[in-house]
Amino acid sequence: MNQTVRTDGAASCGQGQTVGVLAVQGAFVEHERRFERLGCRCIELRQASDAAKPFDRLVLPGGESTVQIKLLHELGMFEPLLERIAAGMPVLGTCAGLILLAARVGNGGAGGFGTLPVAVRRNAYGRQLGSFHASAAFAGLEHVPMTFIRAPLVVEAGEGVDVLARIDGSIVAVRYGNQLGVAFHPELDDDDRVLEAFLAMGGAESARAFWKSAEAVRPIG
Ligand SMILES: NC(=O)CC[C@H](N)C(=O)O
Repeated sequence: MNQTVRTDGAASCGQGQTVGVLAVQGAFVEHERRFERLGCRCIELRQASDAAKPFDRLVLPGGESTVQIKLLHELGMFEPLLERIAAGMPVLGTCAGLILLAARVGNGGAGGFGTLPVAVRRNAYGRQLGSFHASAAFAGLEHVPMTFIRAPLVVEAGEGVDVLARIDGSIVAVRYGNQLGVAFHPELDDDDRVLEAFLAMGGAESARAFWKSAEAVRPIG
Protein backbone atom coordinates (compact mmCIF):
# COMPACT_ATOMS: atom_id res chain seq x y z
CA MET A 1 0.00 0.00 0.00
CA ASN A 2 1.56 3.26 -1.07
CA GLN A 3 -0.83 6.09 -0.54
CA THR A 4 -0.20 9.78 -0.59
CA VAL A 5 -2.50 12.69 -0.20
CA ARG A 6 -1.94 16.11 -1.67
CA THR A 7 -2.23 18.66 1.10
CA ASP A 8 -0.73 21.76 -0.53
CA GLY A 9 -3.40 24.43 -0.67
CA ALA A 10 -6.02 21.92 0.37
CA ALA A 11 -7.56 24.18 2.99
CA SER A 12 -7.82 27.16 0.67
CA CYS A 13 -9.79 25.01 -1.79
CA GLY A 14 -12.56 25.05 0.78
CA GLN A 15 -12.83 28.79 0.99
CA GLY A 16 -15.96 30.16 -0.51
CA GLN A 17 -17.49 26.73 -0.91
CA THR A 18 -20.86 25.91 0.54
CA VAL A 19 -21.12 22.68 2.48
CA GLY A 20 -24.55 21.14 2.95
CA VAL A 21 -24.60 19.33 6.28
CA LEU A 22 -27.35 16.80 6.93
CA ALA A 23 -28.91 18.15 10.13
CA VAL A 24 -31.67 15.76 11.12
CA GLN A 25 -29.86 14.00 13.97
CA GLY A 26 -26.36 13.46 15.31
CA ALA A 27 -23.09 15.42 15.22
CA PHE A 28 -23.94 18.03 12.58
CA VAL A 29 -23.08 21.15 14.62
CA GLU A 30 -19.54 19.88 15.22
CA HIS A 31 -19.04 19.53 11.45
CA GLU A 32 -20.41 23.00 10.80
CA ARG A 33 -18.00 24.59 13.29
CA ARG A 34 -15.04 22.85 11.75
CA PHE A 35 -15.89 23.59 8.14
CA GLU A 36 -16.65 27.23 8.95
CA ARG A 37 -13.25 27.47 10.61
CA LEU A 38 -11.78 26.19 7.33
CA GLY A 39 -13.43 29.04 5.42
CA CYS A 40 -16.57 27.30 4.17
CA ARG A 41 -20.14 28.43 4.38
CA CYS A 42 -22.42 25.75 5.82
CA ILE A 43 -26.11 25.23 5.30
CA GLU A 44 -28.14 22.81 7.40
CA LEU A 45 -30.20 20.30 5.47
CA ARG A 46 -33.37 19.83 7.50
CA GLN A 47 -36.16 19.54 4.96
CA ALA A 48 -36.81 18.94 1.26
CA SER A 49 -36.49 22.63 0.38
CA ASP A 50 -32.97 22.69 1.90
CA ALA A 51 -31.90 19.76 -0.24
CA ALA A 52 -32.87 21.78 -3.33
CA LYS A 53 -30.66 24.75 -2.37
CA PRO A 54 -27.28 25.29 -4.03
CA PHE A 55 -24.30 23.76 -2.22
CA ASP A 56 -20.99 22.32 -3.40
CA ARG A 57 -20.34 19.46 -0.98
CA LEU A 58 -22.38 17.19 1.20
CA VAL A 59 -21.58 16.01 4.72
CA LEU A 60 -23.40 13.08 6.33
CA PRO A 61 -22.50 13.23 10.04
CA GLY A 62 -22.34 10.55 12.68
CA GLY A 63 -25.31 9.70 14.81
CA GLU A 64 -27.80 6.88 14.57
CA SER A 65 -28.03 5.62 11.00
CA THR A 66 -31.42 3.91 11.33
CA VAL A 67 -32.99 7.14 12.63
CA GLN A 68 -31.26 9.24 10.00
CA ILE A 69 -32.46 7.03 7.14
CA LYS A 70 -36.03 7.08 8.43
CA LEU A 71 -35.96 10.88 8.74
CA LEU A 72 -34.38 11.31 5.30
CA HIS A 73 -37.40 9.52 3.80
CA GLU A 74 -39.99 11.21 6.00
CA LEU A 75 -38.60 14.68 5.32
CA GLY A 76 -38.40 14.16 1.55
CA MET A 77 -34.62 14.51 1.36
CA PHE A 78 -33.63 10.98 0.42
CA GLU A 79 -34.21 11.23 -3.35
CA PRO A 80 -32.76 14.72 -3.91
CA LEU A 81 -29.59 13.91 -1.93
CA LEU A 82 -29.20 10.55 -3.66
CA GLU A 83 -29.42 12.36 -7.01
CA ARG A 84 -26.65 14.75 -5.98
CA ILE A 85 -24.35 11.96 -4.82
CA ALA A 86 -25.01 9.96 -7.98
CA ALA A 87 -24.30 13.07 -10.06
CA GLY A 88 -20.82 13.29 -8.53
CA MET A 89 -21.11 15.82 -5.71
CA PRO A 90 -18.25 15.23 -3.24
CA VAL A 91 -19.70 13.64 -0.12
CA LEU A 92 -18.16 12.88 3.28
CA GLY A 93 -19.84 10.21 5.39
CA THR A 94 -18.58 9.88 8.96
CA CYS A 95 -19.56 6.87 11.08
CA ALA A 96 -23.36 6.72 10.64
CA GLY A 97 -22.80 8.72 7.45
CA LEU A 98 -20.55 5.93 6.17
CA ILE A 99 -23.36 3.46 6.92
CA LEU A 100 -25.76 5.65 4.91
CA LEU A 101 -23.46 5.45 1.89
CA ALA A 102 -22.64 1.72 2.11
CA ALA A 103 -24.05 -0.71 -0.43
CA ARG A 104 -24.45 -3.43 2.20
CA VAL A 105 -25.06 -3.05 5.93
CA GLY A 106 -24.80 -5.83 8.47
CA ASN A 107 -25.80 -6.07 12.12
CA GLY A 108 -29.28 -4.63 12.13
CA GLY A 109 -28.76 -1.77 9.72
CA ALA A 110 -31.21 -0.23 7.34
CA GLY A 111 -30.43 0.39 3.68
CA GLY A 112 -29.38 3.93 2.90
CA PHE A 113 -28.15 5.52 -0.33
CA GLY A 114 -26.09 2.42 -1.16
CA THR A 115 -23.80 4.35 -3.51
CA LEU A 116 -20.48 3.24 -1.98
CA PRO A 117 -19.54 -0.32 -2.93
CA VAL A 118 -18.54 -1.54 0.50
CA ALA A 119 -20.10 -3.81 3.10
CA VAL A 120 -20.08 -2.44 6.64
CA ARG A 121 -20.85 -4.02 10.00
CA ARG A 122 -22.54 -1.68 12.46
CA ASN A 123 -21.34 -1.39 16.05
CA ALA A 124 -18.41 -3.54 15.03
CA TYR A 125 -16.35 -3.12 18.17
CA GLY A 126 -18.91 -4.49 20.60
CA ARG A 127 -19.84 -3.06 23.98
CA GLN A 128 -16.46 -3.31 25.63
CA LEU A 129 -14.83 -1.07 23.07
CA GLY A 130 -17.85 1.04 22.18
CA SER A 131 -15.79 4.21 22.08
CA PHE A 132 -12.05 4.63 21.78
CA HIS A 133 -9.32 6.81 20.45
CA ALA A 134 -6.53 5.75 18.11
CA SER A 135 -3.97 7.18 15.75
CA ALA A 136 -3.12 5.75 12.37
CA ALA A 137 -1.84 6.60 8.91
CA PHE A 138 -4.47 8.02 6.59
CA ALA A 139 -3.70 7.98 2.86
CA GLY A 140 -0.06 8.80 3.44
CA LEU A 141 -0.62 11.23 6.31
CA GLU A 142 1.06 10.08 9.50
CA HIS A 143 -0.47 9.87 12.96
CA VAL A 144 -3.97 11.03 12.19
CA PRO A 145 -6.03 11.02 15.41
CA MET A 146 -9.22 8.99 15.15
CA THR A 147 -12.13 8.97 17.58
CA PHE A 148 -14.47 6.00 17.29
CA ILE A 149 -17.95 6.00 18.82
CA ARG A 150 -19.95 2.80 18.38
CA ALA A 151 -18.30 2.71 15.00
CA PRO A 152 -18.95 0.57 11.95
CA LEU A 153 -16.18 -1.34 10.16
CA VAL A 154 -15.76 -1.84 6.46
CA VAL A 155 -15.70 -5.62 6.12
CA GLU A 156 -15.52 -5.77 2.32
CA ALA A 157 -14.55 -3.20 -0.27
CA GLY A 158 -15.56 -3.44 -3.90
CA GLU A 159 -13.56 -2.87 -7.04
CA GLY A 160 -12.39 0.70 -7.45
CA VAL A 161 -12.58 1.46 -3.75
CA ASP A 162 -9.42 3.01 -2.32
CA VAL A 163 -8.59 1.91 1.21
CA LEU A 164 -7.23 4.98 3.00
CA ALA A 165 -6.77 3.80 6.58
CA ARG A 166 -6.75 0.68 8.69
CA ILE A 167 -6.70 0.04 12.42
CA ASP A 168 -5.26 -3.33 13.38
CA GLY A 169 -5.74 -4.45 9.80
CA SER A 170 -9.43 -3.47 9.66
CA ILE A 171 -10.55 -0.89 7.11
CA VAL A 172 -11.71 2.37 8.70
CA ALA A 173 -11.56 4.81 5.76
CA VAL A 174 -12.37 4.45 2.08
CA ARG A 175 -12.75 6.57 -0.97
CA TYR A 176 -14.69 5.79 -4.12
CA GLY A 177 -14.85 8.51 -6.74
CA ASN A 178 -16.62 11.46 -5.14
CA GLN A 179 -17.39 9.57 -1.91
CA LEU A 180 -15.21 9.59 1.21
CA GLY A 181 -16.34 7.33 4.05
CA VAL A 182 -14.67 7.21 7.46
CA ALA A 183 -15.66 5.09 10.45
CA PHE A 184 -14.26 7.67 12.88
CA HIS A 185 -15.18 11.28 13.72
CA PRO A 186 -12.66 13.72 12.17
CA GLU A 187 -14.80 16.64 13.38
CA LEU A 188 -14.09 15.74 17.03
CA ASP A 189 -10.29 15.82 16.93
CA ASP A 190 -8.19 18.94 16.70
CA ASP A 191 -6.63 17.97 13.40
CA ASP A 192 -7.98 19.38 10.16
CA ARG A 193 -6.18 17.15 7.67
CA VAL A 194 -8.97 14.69 6.90
CA LEU A 195 -11.48 17.53 6.52
CA GLU A 196 -9.03 19.45 4.33
CA ALA A 197 -8.52 16.36 2.21
CA PHE A 198 -12.27 16.19 1.71
CA LEU A 199 -12.38 19.87 0.71
CA ALA A 200 -9.70 19.28 -1.89
CA MET A 201 -11.45 16.24 -3.32
CA GLY A 202 -13.00 16.55 -6.74
CA GLY A 203 -16.19 15.00 -7.98
CA ALA A 204 -16.68 11.73 -9.82
CA GLU A 205 -14.85 13.01 -12.87
CA SER A 206 -11.60 13.16 -10.92
CA ALA A 207 -12.09 9.72 -9.46
CA ARG A 208 -8.44 8.83 -9.19
CA ALA A 209 -6.80 12.19 -9.69
CA PHE A 210 -6.69 13.30 -6.08
CA TRP A 211 -5.94 10.19 -4.12
CA LYS A 212 -3.09 8.02 -5.25
CA SER A 213 -3.63 4.67 -3.68
CA ALA A 214 -3.33 1.22 -5.00
CA GLU A 215 -4.44 -1.30 -2.47
CA ALA A 216 -6.07 -4.19 -4.26
CA VAL A 217 -9.61 -4.88 -3.14
CA ARG A 218 -11.99 -7.61 -4.14
CA PRO A 219 -15.48 -7.26 -5.57
CA ILE A 220 -18.29 -7.52 -3.05
CA GLY A 221 -20.77 -8.79 -5.68
N1 LIG B 1 -21.02 7.49 16.01
C1 LIG B 1 -21.83 6.97 15.14
O1 LIG B 1 -22.20 7.56 14.14
C2 LIG B 1 -22.40 5.62 15.53
C3 LIG B 1 -23.14 4.92 14.43
C4 LIG B 1 -24.24 4.06 15.01
N2 LIG B 1 -23.72 3.00 15.84
C5 LIG B 1 -25.10 3.50 13.89
O2 LIG B 1 -25.10 2.35 13.64
O3 LIG B 1 -25.79 4.23 13.25
